[in-house]
Amino acid sequence: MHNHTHTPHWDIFCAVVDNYGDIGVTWRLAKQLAKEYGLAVNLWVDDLASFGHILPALDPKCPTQTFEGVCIKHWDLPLSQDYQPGEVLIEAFACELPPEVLCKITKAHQAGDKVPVWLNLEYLSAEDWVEGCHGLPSLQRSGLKKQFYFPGFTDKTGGLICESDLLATRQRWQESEQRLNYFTQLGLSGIAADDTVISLFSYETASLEALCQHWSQGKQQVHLLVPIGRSLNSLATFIDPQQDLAPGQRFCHGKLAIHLLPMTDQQGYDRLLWSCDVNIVRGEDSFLRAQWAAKPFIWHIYPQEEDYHLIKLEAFMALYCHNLAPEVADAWKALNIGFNQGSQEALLPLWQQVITAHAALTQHAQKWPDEAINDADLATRLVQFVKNS
Ligand SMILES: Cc1cn([C@H]2C[C@H](O)[C@@H](COP(=O)(O)OP(=O)(O)O[C@H]3O[C@@H](C)[C@H](O)[C@@H](O)[C@H]3O)O2)c(=O)[nH]c1=O
Repeated sequence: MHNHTHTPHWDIFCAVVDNYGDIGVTWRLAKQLAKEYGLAVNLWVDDLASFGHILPALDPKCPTQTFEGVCIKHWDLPLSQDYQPGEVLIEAFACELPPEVLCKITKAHQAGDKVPVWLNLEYLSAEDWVEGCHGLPSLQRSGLKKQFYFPGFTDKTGGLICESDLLATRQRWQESEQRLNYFTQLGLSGIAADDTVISLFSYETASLEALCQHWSQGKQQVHLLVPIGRSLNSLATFIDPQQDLAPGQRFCHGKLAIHLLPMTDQQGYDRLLWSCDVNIVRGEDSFLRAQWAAKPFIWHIYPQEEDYHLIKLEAFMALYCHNLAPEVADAWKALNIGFNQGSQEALLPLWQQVITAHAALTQHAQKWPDEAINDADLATRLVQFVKNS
């Protein structure tokens, strides 16, 4: 068996469907594999402009560039950069690999050369069936084997992305009370230590309008920190959609101040989550980072056909709440369901209950990460999975 095309690097292919989740997840994973496992990782991305929103230092015109030890390559059509089969080949979220790549690994297979461990990294779900599907092979017509890698919350799944020093770093940050400094660094002003600060990174929902009305008429000063994006489409009553919006702008309505933020890199976004009293997050990656932030949160799940996302939401909430006091759990669950269904007035008493239970929810949120990670994080399990393949 000759092996000359085989170099021990990993390739991750990511097609940006919409939004930032696909690139967000693969970028986190690539960074961690490079940093903690010393792996040579190529991250192939078809849309560098979108990637630039969460990695502002990226040059969208540059075909190959390295950040945090990861070689980022533009995945164009036809593929203009050479692909050499490495140790592992990951197609993220069932993206279709470029024909040039399939051709190379098929030829290697036919020649009897070693081929990469080929994995389809799937979306995260807390549903029960995930355990049964994690690791299943999918035999290709070419005779090659591809395997499903399912992230998840139990020890029989592929785990959750969490860098080895993340929870300790987050804890130190929160203990040293850096949040007001951080808000200043982000260009925000007028936030006092006792004010309620909420971050908002969601899709469109009518619930936001009702919540903002409620906050504007309340007794407590509320600051809503909004990285510029889709949430603003649901805030038209509070922010005139016709005007030019820019980071740093502030819109005050009674007791509510809405602050516009720039999108930052992932580390900056993590810090934002660590610094707020409540985080409204969405999709897959910000949802997980809100859990690592150990603060109460609302999850705006990515909408799917026939409301399938509500089943995923229920599955996660059942897991998250299993040892939370029932009255707190019920209010928190109902708030999440209502927010995802676009409820308005019905949401307000639930918000009040959740805020009243803020201390209990925070205590729960602090314990949750260890429980969720179980025996090991995703990168650790993935490296082991590859060793066993
Ligand atoms: C607001 C903000 C986000 N981010 C990052 C955090 C995350 O990595 C990323 C956002 O990704 P998500 O939270 O997953 O939400 P999203 O809505 O952007 O992505 C979605 O894409 C769909 C195609 C998937 O099917 C969904 O499951 C979901 O992943 O953006 C920053 O780095 N800086 C910022 O300022």
